[in-house]
Amino acid sequence: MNPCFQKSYIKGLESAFNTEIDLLINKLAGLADGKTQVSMLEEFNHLTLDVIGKIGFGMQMNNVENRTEPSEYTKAIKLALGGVSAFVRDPFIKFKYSKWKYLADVKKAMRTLRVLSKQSFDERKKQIERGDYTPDDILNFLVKMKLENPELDGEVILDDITTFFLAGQETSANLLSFALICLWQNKDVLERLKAEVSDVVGDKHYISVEDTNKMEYLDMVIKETLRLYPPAPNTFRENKTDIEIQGYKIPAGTGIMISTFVSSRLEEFFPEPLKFDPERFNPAENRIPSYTYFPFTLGPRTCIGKDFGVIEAKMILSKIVQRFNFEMDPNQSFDIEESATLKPKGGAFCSFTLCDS
Ligand code: HEM
Repeated sequence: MNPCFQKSYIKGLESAFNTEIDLLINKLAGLADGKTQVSMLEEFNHLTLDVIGKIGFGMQMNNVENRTEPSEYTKAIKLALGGVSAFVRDPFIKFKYSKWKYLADVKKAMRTLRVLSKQSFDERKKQIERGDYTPDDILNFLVKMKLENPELDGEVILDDITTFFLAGQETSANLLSFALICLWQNKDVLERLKAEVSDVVGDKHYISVEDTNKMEYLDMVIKETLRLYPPAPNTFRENKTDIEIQGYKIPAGTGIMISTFVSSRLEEFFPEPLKFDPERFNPAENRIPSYTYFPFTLGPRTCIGKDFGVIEAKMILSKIVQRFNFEMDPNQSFDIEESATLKPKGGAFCSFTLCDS
């Protein structure tokens, strides 16, 4: 799948990114009366689902524009992600009678995701076989792979499609919500970011991948947000051979949880670890010790959508600070909620005004 996720390929998608993101920007402009409280966690969830649906799979989901109620797909993704978390936390869950109804709902959600994924897959297959024009997206790649290798297991491919939705939507929405909170709590950082965005793009509404590459401070802000609030805080590995770490013997075949959340808050590597300080990631200083910070993990199973997610977040955040001033609802909780991913507990409620009003 790597070709679909290379920066050069993502660059070709920048116009589609702009179109989808502008739907949210226009919606916020309509609500920018300085009073209306908007749950940005919810809005970012809608947007990132629309983006991965449209850009990855050619599905027009219209969550940002039309929904008062979450779509069937959105609800199913939420339940499925909750199910992942429930299974990880409680290995005995399936033996608990009180959880059976919930587990049945999670299974139903997984079936819904697979049915919808299969519909998209079959539709695209027909289009390719007829020789119709089809976008060069993730779905095209998967369908062509199956057509060229009929022996591949179609069920696994459906799992892959579902994985992309689960892995690529909420993580990005949570990152963006935490970033807004951090910016609001650190007005000096926000001002510096606004100045950078203004220098690079001025009033231009179309933001290119190249523009985001020029925004060095934005990159530092995103990295620092991911340090304090990694949406995917833990990952698991199994060691193939016996190992010993600082006197602890870990036999082969042990399930090991590795946490970027813990590691990135250790004082020995990150002085004043709870301080939001994008300067830590100033490329001129190179202050981050290797293997202490890994919000996308490291190695061959690192997040395949890392560039996709970061470019998406940069475009969305730069468009928001370019167009709006915002205030967060100070009465909401700024705690972290952990349910498979880390997200802001209070939903990141904000009110907006237009910058030029
Ligand atoms: C801020 C956004 C994101 C964060 C923080 C994030 C983080 C992660 C992490 C920590 C993993 C686990 C890797 C491991 O187990 O070592 C992962 C895996 C994965 N991510 Fe992301 N991700 C993000 C966005 C995305 C996006 C936008 C996509 C797709 C468009 C995506 C697709 C995937 C897939 C398919 C995997 C599984 C890779 C594998 O098992 O080989 N992610 N992600």
